[in-house]
Amino acid sequence: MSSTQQEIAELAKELKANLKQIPDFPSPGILFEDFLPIFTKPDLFQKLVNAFKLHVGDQKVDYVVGLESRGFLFGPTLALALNAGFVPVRKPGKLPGDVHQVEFQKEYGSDKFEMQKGVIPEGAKVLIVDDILATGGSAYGAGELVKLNKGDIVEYLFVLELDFLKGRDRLGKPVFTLLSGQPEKLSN
Ligand SMILES: O=P(O)(O)OC[C@H]1O[C@H](OP(=O)(O)OP(=O)(O)O)[C@H](O)[C@@H]1O
Ligand SMILES: Nc1ncnc2[nH]cnc12
Ligand SMILES: [Mg+2]
Repeated sequence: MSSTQQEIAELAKELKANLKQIPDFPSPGILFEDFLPIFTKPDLFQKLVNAFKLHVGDQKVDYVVGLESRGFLFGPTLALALNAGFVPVRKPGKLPGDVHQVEFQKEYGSDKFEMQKGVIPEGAKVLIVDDILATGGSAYGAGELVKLNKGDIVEYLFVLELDFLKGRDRLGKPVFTLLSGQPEKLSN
């Protein structure tokens, strides 16, 4: 393990200790991973951003794309730390002007996301960030929007991953998860 990886692992350990798990929210059988406690303490929020920044290292990043809603909680701060722009992916009907829209499949049913047309210059290097990678539907949708704007996806970054849903298999680009997630579905 490199010294950078070791530093990230130490930050991750402290951050992980501050997560909360809520069983059966929002529905039975779901173990909800609440990462909001990280934002209640500035030193933890700073560590979250530092850990991602260390991981990104000297890779060129022009834009951080964050997914509504929870990807908005740290996406802009990470963008600032990387001296990159921030671009939101929003739920339908929220963005003014011409938009690209995609429909994508989640665990149960489909959903839609939008991004403003032309907001990312062709060939720009893009990081896509969100709190959780579950089925990968949301991240896949965001990736399609970046491609419609002809951006170049460098990597997907998440705080947590629900490994058993294998969302990363849908993304076709490198995926980094800061904190280890749930290896198995909650059984009850
Ligand atoms: O990998 P997936 O199966 O797509 O699931 C992950 C997404 O689900 C949650 O968002 P949610 O749509 O619940 O809304 P929120 O961010 O507005 O709370 C989470 O914040 C991720 O964005
Ligand atoms: N288990 C979970 N906890 C928090 N957010 C989620 N989004 C999808 N699955 C989730
Ligand atoms: Mg979300």
